[in-house]
Amino acid sequence: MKGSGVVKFVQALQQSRPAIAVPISASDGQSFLQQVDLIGQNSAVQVVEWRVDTSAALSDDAIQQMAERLHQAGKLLLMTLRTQAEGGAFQGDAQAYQCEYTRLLNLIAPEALDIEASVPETIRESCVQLAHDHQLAVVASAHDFHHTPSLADAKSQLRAQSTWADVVKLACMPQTPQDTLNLLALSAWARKTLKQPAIVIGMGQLGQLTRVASGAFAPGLTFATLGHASAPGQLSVNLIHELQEELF
Ligand SMILES: O=C1C[C@@](O)(C(=O)O)C[C@@H](O)[C@@H]1O
Repeated sequence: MKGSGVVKFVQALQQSRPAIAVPISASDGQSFLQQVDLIGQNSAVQVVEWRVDTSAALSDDAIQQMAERLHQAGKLLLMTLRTQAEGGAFQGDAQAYQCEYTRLLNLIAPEALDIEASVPETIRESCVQLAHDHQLAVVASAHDFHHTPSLADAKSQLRAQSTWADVVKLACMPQTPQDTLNLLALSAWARKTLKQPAIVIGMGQLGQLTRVASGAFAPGLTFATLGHASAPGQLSVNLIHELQEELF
């Protein structure tokens, strides 16, 4: 049974414009609070990706209070524990990955949970069950900071993710203009073919077109910055919002 978090999150990613998401990370409590306030005041931001792999310095009370502020500001929360293998700071094993999500879920009460496709299948299934028990949307994610797969391989990857997730995501690094065109084609294919929203991202400068793509090529969501970037090539919220206002 799909609950309210799933429906709200999936619907936000099924609009004609990509939803704008800002990733937040915390080196210390004060800078985190500043980011939370900045995001709360920005009406262009619909989704906050809370990178919990960076939240170790925050107390449970601080986490709960800041999550409450973001909920009150009407933002949808995507909770992401990014592992080192996929460009994040989390160093624990698969068991610890599941435990950390179980612990933080009650503090943050997000609408969606990012689950890496590379997590071992039994742990992945438990995390999906955990998310759905709490009525959260599952975002299947995969990253490659060095390459972009062929279009055929990328389609297979998203199709495989679509068997267990509510939203599918692939972020990779284009090495040639053709790689970027393949990612745009992948977004267009996913829009037509998959029942779930797809987030397709080209990182680095060469991939920036995928972050501002619209119409038939639009991803369900685009990650943008309010200050600190969490991945190469991210553009500012203001720039993306202005382009959306002008073009779409
Ligand atoms: O998966 C992604 C996409 C991303 O890597 C990007 O390139 O914008 C940023 C990450 O924070 C997020 O988890």
